[in-house]
Amino acid sequence: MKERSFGLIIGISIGVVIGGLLALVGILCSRFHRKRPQIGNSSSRRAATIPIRANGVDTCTILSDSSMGTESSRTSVQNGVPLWFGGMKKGHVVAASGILEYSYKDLQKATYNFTSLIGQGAFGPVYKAQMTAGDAVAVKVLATDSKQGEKEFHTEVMLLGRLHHRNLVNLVGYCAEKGQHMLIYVYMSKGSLASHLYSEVHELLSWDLRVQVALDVARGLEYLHDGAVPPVIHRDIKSSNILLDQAMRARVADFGLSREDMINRHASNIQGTFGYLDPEYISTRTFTKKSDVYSFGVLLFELIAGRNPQQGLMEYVELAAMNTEGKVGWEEIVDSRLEGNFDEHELNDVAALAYNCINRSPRKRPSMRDIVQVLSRILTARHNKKHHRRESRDSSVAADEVALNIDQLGRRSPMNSEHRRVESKSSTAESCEG
Ligand SMILES: Nc1ncnc2c1ncn2[C@@H]1O[C@H](COP(=O)(O)OP(=O)(O)OP(=O)(O)O)[C@@H](O)[C@H]1O
Repeated sequence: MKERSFGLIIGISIGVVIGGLLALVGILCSRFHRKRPQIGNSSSRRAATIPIRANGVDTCTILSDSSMGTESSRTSVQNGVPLWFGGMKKGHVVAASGILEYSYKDLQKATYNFTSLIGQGAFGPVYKAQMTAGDAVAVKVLATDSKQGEKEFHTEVMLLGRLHHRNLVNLVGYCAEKGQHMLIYVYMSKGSLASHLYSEVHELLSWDLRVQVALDVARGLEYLHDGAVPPVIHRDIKSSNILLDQAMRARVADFGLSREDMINRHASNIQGTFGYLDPEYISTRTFTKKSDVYSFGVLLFELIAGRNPQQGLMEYVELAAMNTEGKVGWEEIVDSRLEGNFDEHELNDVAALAYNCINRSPRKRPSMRDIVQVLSRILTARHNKKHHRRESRDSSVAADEVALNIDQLGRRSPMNSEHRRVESKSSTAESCEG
């Protein structure tokens, strides 16, 4: 009897301990879940639910977010483009990619009630927003009446949510409230390349910087073509879609016309910007990576000549190519505002590359990977040359300094002056002897 009651007490004690432990685990779990949505130091910013296309097929892979649960019934896929605010397919939940959902109220406050306009694109105005957390962001408000903008919105959120590269203007968030769709990007404080090339407000872009910009853009595009899975074709490479950060490093912006290349390969209407469009695309209506390469070639000529492609740049290039045979002698098209401040070899190499990019036959155009290699080599050669020049300058300065020191030593040292006196005496003697 005594043994039985002892066993009972042990059993009850073990039960109480296990129960207590389970309760503790339960409390910890619920706390952890409550904390997770507070990403970004703002009560109104929530971890986003971004659907992404998996492997280019028409299945949606939706990112999970507890805050989106009520909208899960609005699942929708249109033309292979999943609507992010559409549903969540249970069992296809992927971790959030760091894209945040911003509240309309916060953005309204951060843009001074949408008065801090920095630009106007085809799909709506762009505002600068100073977030309380510290960073400035650019808020692109899609025009509500724009059907294309709507599609653009879903495509951009879907694509940019998983595309991250230091030479891309990365999407950091979105807002979908009050019938408005907004895309939130990192803020590029130095504005667009177009503004630097054509506006009087900015200082002239030096040749060195132009080549660096070309390499930055090439790297961004190389990532889209060869790094992203599935590959992404930009479709609208132009100087107003290249933005510069505080350190004047360039990033590719505006994936408005980007499509995963499996979607919509044969669009019925022409998309892109006049002056940059691949003639092959215009005739076949098929956009390929090589169409981006063509537009990039135009952009390179734009950097060289400081001329707008919509104002006869390519006619100018073709005329010059008659004399240069596409290889050397491109000096005549260089931006005259550079006043000869460029390296001729670099210029001819960049222009020859640009000329290859705009070859009528897409097959003969280089890939973005080839382009990155050529531009990297140009910049490495420049760097080596500068380094070499600095070294030889330093060694000649050092030689001068040694000579000066010897000279000064000579003047100051009493031994030496004695020696000189002796020398001069002997030379006098010599001369007397003579
Ligand atoms: N992330 C950003 N940081 C700073 N400024 C930006 C940013 N995004 C856009 N802008 C500015 O807003 C302007 C409009 O940009 P947007 O991408 O909407 O249109 P666009 O590229 O000029 O024209 P389109 O819509 O025809 O391609 C740009 O010229 C640029 O100066």
